[in-house]
Amino acid sequence: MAGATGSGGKRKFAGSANKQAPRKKTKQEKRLVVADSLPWQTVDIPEMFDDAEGFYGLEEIKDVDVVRDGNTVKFLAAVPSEDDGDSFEGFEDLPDTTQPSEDKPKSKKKTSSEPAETAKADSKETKKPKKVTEPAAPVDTELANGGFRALADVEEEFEEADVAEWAPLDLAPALLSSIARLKFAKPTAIQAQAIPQILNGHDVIGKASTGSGKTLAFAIPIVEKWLSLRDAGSDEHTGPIGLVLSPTRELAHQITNHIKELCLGLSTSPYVCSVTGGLSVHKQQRQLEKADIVIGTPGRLWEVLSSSKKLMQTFRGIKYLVVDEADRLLTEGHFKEAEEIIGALDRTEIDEEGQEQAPPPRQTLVFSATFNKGLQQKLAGKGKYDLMSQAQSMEYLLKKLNFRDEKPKFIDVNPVSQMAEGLKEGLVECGAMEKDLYLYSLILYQPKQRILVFTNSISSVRRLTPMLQNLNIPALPLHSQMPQKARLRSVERFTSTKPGTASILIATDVAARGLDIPGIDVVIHYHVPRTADAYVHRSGRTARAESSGLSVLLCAPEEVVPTRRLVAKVHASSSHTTRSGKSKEAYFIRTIDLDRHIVARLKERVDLAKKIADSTLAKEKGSKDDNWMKAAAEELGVEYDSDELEKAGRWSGRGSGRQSKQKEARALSKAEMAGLRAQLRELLSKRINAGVSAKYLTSGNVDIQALLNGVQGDFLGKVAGLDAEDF
Ligand SMILES: Nc1ncnc2c1ncn2[C@@H]1O[C@H](COP(=O)(O)OP(=O)(O)OP(=O)(O)O)[C@@H](O)[C@H]1O
Repeated sequence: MAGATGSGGKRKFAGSANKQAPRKKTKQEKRLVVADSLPWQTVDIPEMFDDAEGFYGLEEIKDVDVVRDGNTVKFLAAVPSEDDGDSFEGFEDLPDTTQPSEDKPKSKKKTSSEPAETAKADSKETKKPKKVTEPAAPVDTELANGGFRALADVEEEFEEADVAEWAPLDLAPALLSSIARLKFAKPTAIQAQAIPQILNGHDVIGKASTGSGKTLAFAIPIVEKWLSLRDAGSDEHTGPIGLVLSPTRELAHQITNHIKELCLGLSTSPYVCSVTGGLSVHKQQRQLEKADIVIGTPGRLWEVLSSSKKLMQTFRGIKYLVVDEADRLLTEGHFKEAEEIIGALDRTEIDEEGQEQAPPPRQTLVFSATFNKGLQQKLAGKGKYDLMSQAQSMEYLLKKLNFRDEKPKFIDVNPVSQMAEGLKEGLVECGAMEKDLYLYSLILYQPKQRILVFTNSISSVRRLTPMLQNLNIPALPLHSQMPQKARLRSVERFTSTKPGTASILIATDVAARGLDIPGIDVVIHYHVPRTADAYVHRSGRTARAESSGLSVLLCAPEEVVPTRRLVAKVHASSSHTTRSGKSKEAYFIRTIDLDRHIVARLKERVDLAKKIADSTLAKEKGSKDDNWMKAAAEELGVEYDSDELEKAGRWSGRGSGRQSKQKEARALSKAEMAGLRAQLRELLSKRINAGVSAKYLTSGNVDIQALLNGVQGDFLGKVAGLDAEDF
């Protein structure tokens, strides 16, 4: 078999097996292996082929069968079978396979950083979409060590992205190569519909369900534009071409990374930078001076832009203004700053000759998974709208956005449902005071999953995180009052666990919008979301990009009816009127019945964990209060801890009940705490038999099997991989 190394560096299959390689062992079987681990040997080719585009060398491999399975290419290599007693130590007849990659036979490979090749690759001459392969994978260390990768890994590695389905969008070949590297075989619905409109110069309002690829729907045309400007020879940097407004810092960073990933395969990339709180204004101003695409939260962006006239001036020349998660960005908190930014971008300036200079025209792109009904009707030209009575509303701001088109293109790719297709929804009913217990139980029922828990308050995040940690659950916090670094660290740690490992993030709605954390299996709403839109966005953190996921609401009995109503509202547009005029049945979210006997057996440990967490929190709070008390004592000239101070201070009146409770919790001595911890440890070391026959769940929209995975007939409690040392 022979392979040619392409521009990406990875060998592309080009033939079938040929000469037999000598074998060390006699008893052999063919197994799936990774192509880069095979003992490839350079084939001498005539010099005339040196300049052939995309053909940088030829290598051959012996005694390997290539099996095609649909689009997947698999390699079957002859290796000794396991039952011959010896472990396989690589292809000893060709010793270089066990060497580090530098020692492998060198092909006439050229890297993508070589200007001659990349310039060709970027050229517009070859407009045809190409099949692009992945860059060379590192040497398979597992194989070098005598092992084999799992079939799934092998398959994934050899999957090639055929980008033919992107052809109608007529993108630059360099951009297509980058898309192929991301392994995105075809555009998603919103991308297929929005990209041509944006490339044709229209303003676009795009609505598509969560996780459906809205980021690239606006990023691809912006990068395409940047490439065409570069190709047109405008080397001089006159300012950014695109500005993206994002409601949260995390989302801004994520969009930045997503666009950077898209640009990774380009020979020269646009300078993409984010502007969010947490970095010095000066540093960000310096970055902005050279930026091509800027992603920022309105507050910080306004702070940075308004302090530099020169910078503001360059931003007036942007060609694209993107408002991501528009409904949230424009209605919650950020409204004022977003308005200031847009106002400043649109301001008519007087130039040196005293002439009025309006900013050059720009396109406005607005995206979200949720837009209110009124807006949709307005865009469809129906209904009457009194803009001034809704001054703070989306409609008002859309007016402010100053669309270039009289009527921006409204693209709604899934008017029927806002929820991702692969999403299953369920509801767990429990006592209002039992939510902690049920949260813990739900987590135990899904021991190896990536779970995102939403609460409605920062204080709940502060309380639940240590409580779960006390129970050996690797919980991480995320809320807006955490320092920026800690926020990013939490997301990073939550994301970086291997698939099949427990990872739990306890967050406020700061994580509800746009965050694209791969592989979130379950979303738990510890508190019922306040609005239907919040439910859509929270639940949309799972079941992204065609994967599946589960969303579970924890409801106190009195919350069940309003929650059902809220969920039904989200699904309302999917219920339709039948021919006979009758409305189809409204959506009814199913109840998940956890086995209450099992849950009851977990109560003691949850109570203990809670007590320990409360005591620790109260101590932390106490030490802050103590500092305040000491300062107050000094000011009043009385003894710290005296009754006078108690009377003068915050310790009386409103809130004193809670404070005395905190004091009581604080009063737990070190010995008492140690005792509680020992007790909890003891309980955690015991497993609770979940039984095989017990019926935990009702059927319905919930993927029962997924919930029961790894639990049926198993034990709850001490969950492997959840021990404190693993965290
Ligand atoms: N054409 C494509 N094919 C496959 N996956 C894609 C494609 N485009 C984007 N993705 C992936 O889909 C995931 C979701 O994309 P993205 O974050 O843009 O969704 P979104 O629609 O903005 O979601 P939300 O409404 O929650 O913000 C990302 O991991 C992205 O890499």
